[in-house]
Amino acid sequence: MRASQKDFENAMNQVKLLKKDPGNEVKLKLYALYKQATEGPCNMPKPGMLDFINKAKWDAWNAIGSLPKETARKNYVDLVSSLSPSSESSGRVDKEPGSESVVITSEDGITKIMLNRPAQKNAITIQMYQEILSALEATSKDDNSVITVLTGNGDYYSSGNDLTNFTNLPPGGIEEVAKTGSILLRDFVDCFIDFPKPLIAVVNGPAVGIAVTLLGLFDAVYASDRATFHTPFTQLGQTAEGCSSYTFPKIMGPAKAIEMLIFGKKLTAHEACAQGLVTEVFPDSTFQKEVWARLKAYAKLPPNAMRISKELIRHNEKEKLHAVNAEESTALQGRWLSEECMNAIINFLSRKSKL
Ligand SMILES: CCCCCCCCCCC/C=C/C(=O)SCCNC(=O)CCNC(=O)[C@H](O)C(C)(C)COP(=O)(O)OP(=O)(O)OC[C@H]1O[C@@H](n2cnc3c(N)ncnc32)[C@H](O)[C@@H]1OP(=O)(O)O
Repeated sequence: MRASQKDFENAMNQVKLLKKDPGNEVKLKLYALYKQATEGPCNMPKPGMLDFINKAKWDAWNAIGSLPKETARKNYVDLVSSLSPSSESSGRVDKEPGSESVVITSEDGITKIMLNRPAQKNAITIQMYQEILSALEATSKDDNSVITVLTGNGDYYSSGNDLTNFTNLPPGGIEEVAKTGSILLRDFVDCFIDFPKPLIAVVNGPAVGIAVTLLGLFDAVYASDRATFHTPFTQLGQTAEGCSSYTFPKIMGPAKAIEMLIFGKKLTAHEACAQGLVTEVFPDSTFQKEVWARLKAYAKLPPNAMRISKELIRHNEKEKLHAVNAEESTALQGRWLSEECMNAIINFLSRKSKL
């Protein structure tokens, strides 16, 4: 059956009312069918390879080839109707509890900052960096908060920087993204350097990239024996951050730090513990129970004594750490503009059909 112009217009309106984000793949399909239905076969010049979003749109439209306008219109209407509110789960609220990407809770003197994108292995988006930073600033001033914990929901601790952070290009292009990314990175890591109270990582599963490097700035790192520690910076055309170019050689010696930070060697939890990056490893089956029992006991210790001891242990290093952070952030700004880095990100995103 044909779809009328009216059906097509209704479908366009329905798209705006969808409660649930249908995901990039469907959005690209909708875009392509809309363009084909209204303009016919793709008639735009191919965008440059760094213009990720427009290139993805162009690819989707171009892939439809010479599909007749009428068929594209019908396919668009059918696709929208398969996504329409009646086929969305009924009674769904706009924002389900616990649907935030970073969940912050406070109990028994413990502030828990939990990365909550389990389906994306807790990859960290730009918004998440900002939320974690704000949470750390708030909890540092909260007298009821004695210790602060960073952990992940699901099978991963975190797969590090969300590689799609590089794809939403503003008008200033990749140069602007690299500049703002470098400032964000510097502010984010500065906040860990300056955090005044005990900061604990509860590493519930594999950790990648910045999720690993930051561990050098934590006061204790408890890991499940399922956790692994991987910093594939060179493979991504990138360089070390999170002050790891300074903390890792200090913690584990230059030889082992180089294996991780330059050659991308992945460590098991027990290896990371032997190198001094992890404080203690627990069997996964008892990990949560044992670690949280211990943290509850620690949170009952006198907070001021803990804070002053931390200051005594850390203050001599702070200036150096800030300088290292500034250097690493500047180096990465340059790296993000390099062909090595672009190619690596394109490879990952095209493997996942996100381009
Ligand atoms: C210029 C912009 C600046 C922005 C802001 C800057 C702020 C500071 C930046 C600091 C620099 C940080 C550097 C790093 O952290 S480098 C490390 C980056 N991470 C990675 O390279 C890991 C990439 N992911 C993987 O290799 C695999 O996904 C992984 C081994 C983690 C898991 O593999 P598995 O096969 O088990 O699972 P999937 O690959 O199918 O993953 C499931 C879904 O999750 C998505 N995913 C996973 N990790 C990421 C990620 N890091 N970024 C984006 N998306 C990720 C994956 O695509 C799957 O999604 P779909 O189900 O939709 O396909």
